[in-house]
Amino acid sequence: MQDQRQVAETIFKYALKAVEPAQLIKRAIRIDRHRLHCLDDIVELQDFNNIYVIGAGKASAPMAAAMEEIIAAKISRGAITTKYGHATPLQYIVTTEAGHPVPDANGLKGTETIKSILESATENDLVIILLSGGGSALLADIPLGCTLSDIQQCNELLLQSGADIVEINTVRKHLSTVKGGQLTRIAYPAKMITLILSDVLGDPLDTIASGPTVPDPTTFADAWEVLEKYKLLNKVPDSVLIYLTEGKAGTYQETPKAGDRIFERVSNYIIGSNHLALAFAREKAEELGYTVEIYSEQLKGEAKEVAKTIVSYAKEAYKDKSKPKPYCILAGGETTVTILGNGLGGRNQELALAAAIELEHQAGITLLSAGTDGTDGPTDATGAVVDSTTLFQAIELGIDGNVYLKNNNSYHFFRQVGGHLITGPTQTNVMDLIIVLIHT
Ligand SMILES: O=C(O)[C@H](O)CO
Repeated sequence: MQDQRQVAETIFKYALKAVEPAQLIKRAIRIDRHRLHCLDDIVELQDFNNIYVIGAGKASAPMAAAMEEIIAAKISRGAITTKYGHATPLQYIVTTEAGHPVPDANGLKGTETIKSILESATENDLVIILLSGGGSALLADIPLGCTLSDIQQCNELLLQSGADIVEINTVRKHLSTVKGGQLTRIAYPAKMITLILSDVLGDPLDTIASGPTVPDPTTFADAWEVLEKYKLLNKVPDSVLIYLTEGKAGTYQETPKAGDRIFERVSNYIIGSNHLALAFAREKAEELGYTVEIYSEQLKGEAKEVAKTIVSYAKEAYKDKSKPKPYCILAGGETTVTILGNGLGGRNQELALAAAIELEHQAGITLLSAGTDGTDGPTDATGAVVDSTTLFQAIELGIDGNVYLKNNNSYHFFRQVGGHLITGPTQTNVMDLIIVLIHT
């Protein structure tokens, strides 16, 4: 019988390949003679004077590279902003590398370049926008009366506050003139096609990268409420409070809402998501002879608690004769870790370590938990694979898994015991995958 850890890794890597940004772009867009086909949009290229390509996000460079392969010299101008270390050589599209998750001066410069392109767009131009996770920090601007350091401080406070991404981006959208549908305001009446790689549970268009080409359902008052809810009103800089107060009073234009005519010529498409990665994981597992069950596409919550729930479910499935073996349970989403110790790790390694503890006396179950971006927490691993032998090996080495878990030190646990999954940065991010293989 093949090593189940290797099988789990094969399934994971297959799913990862399917959500490579360049593959996704090539699947979504093609040119046939003078026509550009993009999902529900078919446009005649000769109807446009210019084609502009802009983008922001951690995956925007490989997305842009694929666009260059497809439409090459037809691109009149282009600009993307990506995270430091995430650029790829491009010929027609200018790349800016900038700060993430907290915006920096380079992010501002990159956004100015993007804005200048959009300001020149007319109704006879086509703008293609490439968005992925990280876009909110990378598409950076400063509201009136604030400084970059005010906005950086506000972002840091929000990121540490426990607010979820919908809440964080509600504030970000209202401290910006480009997020929350506002790029569309600048480019209107150009034809806009936005291609999006989702890193948010449920793929909410208005939240991913702060939805710069999507109607925004949130308001200045909502942004204020988020700061209030997380007790940040007396922590964020005064300039931020003044801006939001004036925004609530109507001094600044609200973000554009559904029904606004500026969205008439805009198409937003999710081209890659956790759902898609799970579909490919299922395909591979079935090809390898597994009966597959998708346990959840919305996995969230404390990593070690999620581990307990999934392992207990897997133990039931192991005993359940109505579930044909070999059996595969798949889950997708993004868990969180409340850091109480001072160790090194990430949510996937923590989940895998907690699962290893639960699997101590349970043969026949292998669990892989890994992030699709190639980095789990501040480590070079993207996750780990465990089974009933993991804790046994740890005990042999005199390592107490519970101590490592308590200290949020999953990285050093797997470093010594083995089980790390290391892919290197993948340039994609559609959250995490959990693959559980059951054999009797
Ligand atoms: O950039 C962002 O807002 C997050 O990555 C969610 O898309």
